[in-house]
Parts: sequence; C-alpha cells; structure tokens
Amino acid sequence: MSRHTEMKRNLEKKMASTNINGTESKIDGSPGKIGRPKAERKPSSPMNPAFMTSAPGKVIVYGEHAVVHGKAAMAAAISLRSYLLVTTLSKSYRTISLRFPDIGLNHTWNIDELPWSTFSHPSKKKMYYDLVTSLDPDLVEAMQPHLRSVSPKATSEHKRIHQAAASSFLYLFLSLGSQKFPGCIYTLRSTLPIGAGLGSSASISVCQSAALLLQIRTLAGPHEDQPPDEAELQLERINHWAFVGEMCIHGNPSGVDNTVATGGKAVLFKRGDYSKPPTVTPLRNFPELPLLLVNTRQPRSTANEVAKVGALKKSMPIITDLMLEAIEKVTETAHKLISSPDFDEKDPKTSETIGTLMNINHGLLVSLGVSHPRLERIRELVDFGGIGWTKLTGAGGGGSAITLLRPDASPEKLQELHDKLDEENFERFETTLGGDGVGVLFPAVLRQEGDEDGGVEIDQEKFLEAEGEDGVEKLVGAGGRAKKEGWKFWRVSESKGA
Ligand SMILES: Nc1ncnc2c1ncn2[C@@H]1O[C@H](COP(=O)(O)OP(=O)(O)O)[C@@H](O)[C@H]1O
Ligand SMILES: C[C@@](O)(CCOP(=O)(O)O)CC(=O)O
Repeated sequence: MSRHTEMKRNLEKKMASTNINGTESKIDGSPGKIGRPKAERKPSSPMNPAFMTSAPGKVIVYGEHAVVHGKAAMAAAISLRSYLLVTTLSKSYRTISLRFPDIGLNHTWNIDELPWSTFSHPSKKKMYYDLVTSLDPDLVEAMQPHLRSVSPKATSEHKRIHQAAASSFLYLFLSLGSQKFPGCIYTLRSTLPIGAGLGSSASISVCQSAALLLQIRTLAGPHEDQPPDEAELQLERINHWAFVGEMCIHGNPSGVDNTVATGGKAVLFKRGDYSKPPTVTPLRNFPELPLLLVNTRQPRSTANEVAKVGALKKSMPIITDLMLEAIEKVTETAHKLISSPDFDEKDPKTSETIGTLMNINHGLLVSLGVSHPRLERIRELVDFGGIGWTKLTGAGGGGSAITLLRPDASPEKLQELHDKLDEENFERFETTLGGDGVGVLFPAVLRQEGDEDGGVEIDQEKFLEAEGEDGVEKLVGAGGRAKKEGWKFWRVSESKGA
C-alpha cells in the first residue's frame, strides 16, 4: 500500500470515530500561527472535487485612513497570500466546518440549524449580482447565536479574532448559499501576518467570496481566452462580496484592501459615495520599488484604529479634514509623478520625491494618532542609518511599516539595519509588489516536474501538515517565491488605467 493510500485509510478511520453532530469548537492555542488540527472527515464527493482559492495581501503606499473618508489611496498587491481549500463532503454529512489553524479556529455548524428563514426571506434575500454596500442589522442579529457558539471558552481577545473570521464566512455563506448546500470543510492557511496592516482580513474575505461564488456556479472561468470584459465582471462580483466579508471583520472598510486582493497589481482607489462602486485606476507604470517591509509584531485591530480617526474627526472636524485632504494631496502628487510620460523610476530624483512623500504621509498619520512607539523606532533606525524613507502602512497603531531604500544605501548600512531589527524582535519580509490577484486551483491538483500520473492531489491532510509559511508556499504557492502550475487568474485588459 502506498504511503498516500495508507494516510487516506487512517483518515477514514479517524473520521469514523468523529462526532459530527451539532456544533463543536476547539481552541488550540493563542492567535498567530499556532498548532494545527488534524483533518477529521473523509471528503467523498467525486462530483465536487476539492478546489482552492488564493488571494494576496497588500501594502498601502499612500492614503490609508484618508481613504475611509472618501479620499484617494495608492496600494499594491504583495506576494504573501492566503489559501483556502474547499472540500465537499458526501451527501449524508450536513455540516459546514471552518478549519482556520492560523488562529486556532476549528468550528462546525449544522447546516439545517442555520438561520435560513431570515436570510432567504423575500424582503432580505440578496442575489449574487446584487451590490451590497452595508450589513443588514436583522441578518447580523440572526447570525449571533451561531457566532456565540464559536470558541465560547476562549479568552475575549481570541474570541474576537475567531468570531470576526467566522462572521465574515457565515454572512457570505448564508447570503449566497441555501439550505440545500452540501456539507463542506473550508480549510484556510495564510502566509500573511494577521492584523499587521497587510490586508490579511481582505485576503481571506476574497478567498471566501470566490470559493462560495464558484460553488454556487455563478462565476465563469478563469480560463485562457476569456474576454477581458467578462473576466472583469467576475472580479467585480468577487470583490463586491469580499467587501461584505470585510464589513463583518472591521465595520467600516474603504474597500481598497479587498479591491487589491481581488485584482492584484497596483491601483489608485477612491470611494466618495459608499452607495456606489469605487473608482479604481490600475497603475500600469507602478515602479519596482526596493521596499523593506517590517512588522512591529505589535497587535492592533483595524476597526479600533479606524474608529480613532473617526472620533478625532468628530471632535476636531476642521483640523482632521485638513489633514485628510493633505494626505490626499500627497497621494495625488505621487500619482501624477508615476503616470507622467517622462517618469523614470531609475532616476535618483524619483526615489527622493516618492520617499519624501512617504515621510510626509507618515507625519500626517502620526498627527491623526495612529502611529505607535514601535513604528517610530523603525523610523528612527532607518533615519539614523540614512538608508531611506519610512511610513506606517495599513491601519497603524502597531502593524507594519514600509521603507523605501535609497538607491545608494550601502550594503553594510543595510546589514546593520537588518541586524538591529532582528535584535529588537521586528519581523522583516521580502516581498515583491504588484503580483496577481485572486486565483483558482480547480481541482486541487498540482503538477510537478516529472509527474506522469496527473499530478499531486492537495487534500486536507497535506495542506494542514505543510510546515509553516514556507511549507504552504512550497506545497501550493500561487505567487511570489513559488508559483505552481495549475493556478488560474482572471485577466483584465492591460490597456486600461494610467
Ligand atoms: N489566516 C487567517 N485565518 C483566520 N482568520 C484570519 C486570518 N487572517 C486574518 N483573519 C481575520 O482577520 C482579522 C484581522 O483583520 P484586521 O484587523 O483588519 O488586520 P489586517 O490588517 O491584517 O487585515 C483577524 O482578527 C481574523 O479574524
Ligand atoms: C486604515 C485603512 O485605510 C487600511 C487598513 O488596512 P489593514 O486592515 O490594516 O491592512 C482602512 C480601510 O481602508 O478600510
């Protein structure tokens, strides 16, 4: 018997002894990347093979927070990504399970106990093509008993993290699915740090939205030869529902994170009127910036940081508005520069301007009250070494900073900075900007060099056992360091944008 068959048999045995009735929730440790549960049930639906979706995180180069208040922001996809494996169960299993080992969430709902009557009531029912721009309080209320049963014994902080992730899934599942939905297991792993300003919540929302829209057969493609306009429509649909998932996680999102996680590349984003779709301008000439990405490892919640700026705007409207407008001017100046016909990214003056604008943007964010001593420490180290220009990225209050490196920064100085950052428990990332957006691996089979028998099936066990972020990338990578054959992406027209 091959090792693979043996593993499958063991899994079947394990499955036979698993209680799958009712809700069950297990906390495996603290949030962050922690111990992962074993696969528990046998997937057995040849008609619905397991498949995967994947979406990237992002960095906001200019304009975070201002973008929540209707101003423009510039953001780009990064090569760190989330991966969602969808496994359909055989007909007799009437359960939906979330296996989110990165946060230690392991929860099962009984499909027939979910509040279908509320979500499918004619006055509430949303179609997959509807534009949903706010959460319906009655639907949110109907979900509460089913969220309260998620990790009830966890600490309040873990509960918040678990229930936020579960609520984004459940709202989309109940809005897009129906009681006839087959039992499924959704297994999620991400190479993104969580709550670090790099759009982890948007990236999981995009994975969930794409997976559910695929399961209800409302997406065409992605496939080669797909007309770009059709591809664009599919991406819009995924993005709309991902925005709904984001609203569940952090209340008042601008939509920039999910837009970049869906479409990838780099964009100028602006949403003046929340009842209408945002204006999204692809930035075709986005420069290959030599960026250093540093995570402070200081946890914070986007919702809190956004609320802080909201409160400041309420108490000091004129001053706050002036700062938000100044941030928008920074973004617009950078946009003008990179979209001008004689833009030369290799010119040292270009780095100087882009960097100075980053510094100004950071200063304004400090004034809005969303920096943190750990972010200021990164700035201090970079400034002291004369290595480049730094700003916080994302919601701030901790999270991450980006540093644009001076073209003439010496390797010795750079090494010194790296050593200092490591010594002080900062986390450094190497990432490339402007990669692909949402991708699909259908079925979840990857071909490897030299494979003759159709490729390697990615099942729950393999996916859960991949060691750390590197293991996930190596196993299923859809971008960055590893890009496995088999992943497909919706491609839109290259001719649009600046
Ligand atoms: N890999 C993951 N697995 C499960 N849930 C996740 C994951 N990544 C993000 N989340 C959810 O998103 C929340 C973080 O969102 P947020 O505070 O907006 O931070 P970020 O800046 O990373 O988007 C987490 O509390 C969790 O609910
Ligand atoms: C602060 C904000 O502009 C960016 C938040 O990014 P993140 O959740 O910290 O990755 C909020 C938003 O645009 O929704």
